[in-house]
Amino acid sequence: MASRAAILPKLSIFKIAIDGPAASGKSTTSRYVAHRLGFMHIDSGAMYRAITLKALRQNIKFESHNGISHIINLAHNSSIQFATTKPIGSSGGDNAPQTMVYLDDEDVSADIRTMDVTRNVSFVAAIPEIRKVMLAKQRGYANSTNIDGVVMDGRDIGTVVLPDAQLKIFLTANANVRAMRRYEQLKLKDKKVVFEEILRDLEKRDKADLERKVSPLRKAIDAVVLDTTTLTLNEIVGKIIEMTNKLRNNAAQLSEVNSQLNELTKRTEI
Ligand SMILES: Nc1ncnc2c1ncn2[C@@H]1O[C@H](COP(=O)(O)OP(=O)(O)O)[C@@H](O)[C@H]1O
Ligand SMILES: Nc1ccn([C@@H]2O[C@H](COP(=O)(O)OP(=O)(O)O)[C@@H](O)[C@H]2O)c(=O)n1
Repeated sequence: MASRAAILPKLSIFKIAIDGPAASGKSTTSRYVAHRLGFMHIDSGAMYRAITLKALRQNIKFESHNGISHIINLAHNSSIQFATTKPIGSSGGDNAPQTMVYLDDEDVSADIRTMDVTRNVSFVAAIPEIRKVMLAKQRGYANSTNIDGVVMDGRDIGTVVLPDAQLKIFLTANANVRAMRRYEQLKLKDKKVVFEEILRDLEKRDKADLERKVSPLRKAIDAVVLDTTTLTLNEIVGKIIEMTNKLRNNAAQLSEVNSQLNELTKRTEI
């Protein structure tokens, strides 16, 4: 039998905010959740990475006053788009759904993950004007009229970007476990990666993200905390889908009760 949510008219865009520290599983979880629900996935960290990549390619001196104005200018004049690819069949290859990132129409999905970008991105993300530009873009994607729902992941999604999200998740995991996952992920592309370096960089970036003045990494007061140290990806995705379905069903029931009440009021008025 079709669920109530499926047969009732479309309600407002359902927004899921997923925040957490580096390598806690945000983007992988978001991709699967978005794929299973038919929602759009926006990886907000990829946007800061894309601007950082563009600045590095132009050899901008990051910490100088001119450098910062230059980066802000880049952010104002850049197009960042996302596209989701369907999973490849289960035999062979990575069958996870992918979110591709386009910077000025160029596919930069791989280039934004280099160590160079990773080491500089938190500096760029702490510039208030850059955050303002990204905030406008992020809210623009989330309010696109042709989507049923959006899963957006980052550091300040539940607190600042989408404070009205119907579901907020805060993913955590032990730092060693997170660094090991990132190490395994990077080792597939570059055999020379060193675990200790990854752990050090990850802790440094978490500290910068937690301590910056504008939109620091914070758990929203109404976010559900999920610790991925011991939960598998499937378990995490399953929990989020279950919570979403419950909330959507409740919203659909509420909307049905409201329309019945409206109908009754109209008849009483006649
Ligand atoms: N619950 C989990 N258990 C085990 N590995 C996970 C889990 N969630 C994510 N991963 C793996 O950890 C790595 C980092 O995840 P990622 O989604 O890139 O994190 P983030 O977006 O938070 O930086 C990836 O290789 C991913 O497949
Ligand atoms: N909403 C967000 C998302 C990312 N960021 C910044 O962008 C960086 C890269 O984000 P990311 O999600 O790609 O990082 P990982 O968790 O994948 O390592 C973070 O370390 C933050 O400095 C942010 O400030 N706000």
